[in-house]
Amino acid sequence: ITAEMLQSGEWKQANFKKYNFDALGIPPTGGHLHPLMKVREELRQIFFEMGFEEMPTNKYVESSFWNFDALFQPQQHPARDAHDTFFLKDPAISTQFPTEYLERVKEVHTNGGYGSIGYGYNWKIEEAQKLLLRTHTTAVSSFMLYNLARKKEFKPVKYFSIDRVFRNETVDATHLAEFNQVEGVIADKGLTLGDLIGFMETFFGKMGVKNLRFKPAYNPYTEPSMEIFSYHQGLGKWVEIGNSGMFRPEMLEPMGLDPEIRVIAWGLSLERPTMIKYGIDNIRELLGHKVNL
Ligand SMILES: COC[C@@H]1[C@H](c2ccc(C#Cc3ccccc3)cc2)[C@@H]2CN(C(=O)Nc3ccc(OC4CC4)cc3)C[C@@H](O)[C@@H](O)CN12
Repeated sequence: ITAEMLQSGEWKQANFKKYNFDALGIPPTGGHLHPLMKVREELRQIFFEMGFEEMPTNKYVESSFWNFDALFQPQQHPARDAHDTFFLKDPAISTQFPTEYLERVKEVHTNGGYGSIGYGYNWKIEEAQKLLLRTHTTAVSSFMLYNLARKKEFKPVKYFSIDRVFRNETVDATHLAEFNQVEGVIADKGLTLGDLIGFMETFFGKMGVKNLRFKPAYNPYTEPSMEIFSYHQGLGKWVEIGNSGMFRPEMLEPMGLDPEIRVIAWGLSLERPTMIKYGIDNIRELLGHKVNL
């Protein structure tokens, strides 16, 4: 039957075969996991088989206190500016913080302590109270380490998280205002930078990423810090695959952790490995259907 037949009325003379109501429909294509979720599952399995416990990251809104101050990130640091961070309007602040711990954080920023000279600026609680969309999952790591310090007996821990973080970035082909951060944290007595390097070899080795190179870097909350690189055969170039370091005493000791306890940590994104693995060159393809305008 055609549109012409309908228009001309010719369809009335035509004879059609009986409609076969038993005909099977076209089988619908099955659903499929989103590439990011596939890579997230792979990474979760790697962490689980290495004895890591998943951190509770189901809270996108954080206070500046846990996202920055607890990490010894100074209040005038550019990353804390509204052009890099999404601050909330309503509610704008939180006022629930552990009082003694907050005082020790204020002290270490202002006057130092634990062998540090601090930053020597006038730390303001109003700055720490500001609510924001977490800029890194390290905000959750700091909360977990604070809780670890309050346990009666210290035992070594291995925590990980894979979840969304938000940065007020200019959006382009490889950057969005949010991404999924992957973070690993290991706390134990006597850990060294060598342990961190060795662990990176094993962890990334399980992702099929070999012969790593480490480059000195800076993070406000880790000293020393290292960017991690690997030579990617496919792309024929060195690819930055993550960042890492040892959390500073100015972050750990105000929490009440014993000075012998060392915490090594590292992070990467979910988007980068997924884009490389699935040959996606525009990050927008990862987020919903491409709108062909
Ligand atoms: C605003 O950008 C941040 C994001 C994201 C990132 C960077 C740092 C951390 C961190 C951390 C950290 C450090 C110390 C202590 C605790 C956490 C987390 C995510 C990736 C981190 N990066 C990144 O994922 N690169 C990457 C990772 C895996 C990979 O696998 C492929 C199969 C071979 C390929 C590439 C490095 C770069 O892509 C970088 O340009 C972009 N980075």
